Amino acid sequence: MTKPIALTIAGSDSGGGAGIQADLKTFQERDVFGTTVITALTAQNTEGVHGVFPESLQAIDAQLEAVLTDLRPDAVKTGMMFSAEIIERVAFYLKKYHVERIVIDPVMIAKGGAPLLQQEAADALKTELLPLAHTITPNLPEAEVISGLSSIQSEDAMKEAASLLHDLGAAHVVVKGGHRETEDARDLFSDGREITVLPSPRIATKHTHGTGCTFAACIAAELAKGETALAAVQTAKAFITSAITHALPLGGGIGPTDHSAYRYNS
Ligand SMILES: Nc1ncnc2c1ncn2[C@@H]1O[C@H](COP(=O)(O)OP(=O)(O)O)[C@@H](O)[C@H]1O
Ligand SMILES: Cc1ncc(COP(=O)(O)OP(=O)(O)O)c(N)n1
Repeated sequence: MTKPIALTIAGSDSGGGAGIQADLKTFQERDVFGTTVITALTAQNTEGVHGVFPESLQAIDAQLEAVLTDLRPDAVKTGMMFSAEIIERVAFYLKKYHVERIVIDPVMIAKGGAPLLQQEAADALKTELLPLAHTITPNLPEAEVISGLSSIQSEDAMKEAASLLHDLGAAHVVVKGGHRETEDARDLFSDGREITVLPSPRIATKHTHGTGCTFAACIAAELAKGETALAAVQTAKAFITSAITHALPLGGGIGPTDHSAYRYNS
């Protein structure tokens, strides 16, 4: 017996709801073998980010070289990158080892407002990482920064953002609608030719810590198994909707979603 391998290149969330921890839980649930490259440690809980400690470039190089030369990933997910230097190292290794099926969650700011990407690194994300993307999954504020559109609120603006991100080099784009104030929480998927709506009801809960990480990790897991881009994002949408529906009111702030909910409820 063997298993597809999915690699996450992201930050560690000591609170367990986002980052590397959310990604590994998602990989396990989706039955792929997870490997990791940790870009930064965060001291974080449901109430917020208490500290950010980026890894040295030496440690990041060593982790990338170790996993990419032995446990070749069938898909990769990137999350918190923190700095332009880290983005450049990650892009260098992904190209050096001709890695395919890269899902980029362009993490910029945690829900509580803490920056997880230095402001000056947004350009590197756009020029170095985005062109490698099989799929990029920005939320609305991230889509605004990357596309240069000043305000993305309507579905038409989401479509325009998807088209601009596609022009910048991402093969597939999911513009997530989680941050809208609409009755539903639909996302838009674009393959550069067609737009597909990923529908879901908007669940009335404050416990949405790590939703973006979990969604992108699930896309990577499905791509690792050989699913098409559309099938992967549709499964990820069902997975995250179930995880939010059964979100866990743990801690005193924004609690995590339940990664095992999809298994028990579908
Ligand atoms: N309250 C909610 N109800 C249903 N789906 C949601 C809700 N909040 C976010 N989502 C979904 O969770 C996924 C992650 O989106 P989002 O929370 O916007 O990402 P991020 O964590 O990057 O800000 C998307 O599919 C989005 O539509
Ligand atoms: C270490 C780490 N990485 C990413 C995030 C952001 O995760 P996200 O899924 O966007 O969830 P919120 O922070 O917005 O709830 C994070 N917090 N920590």
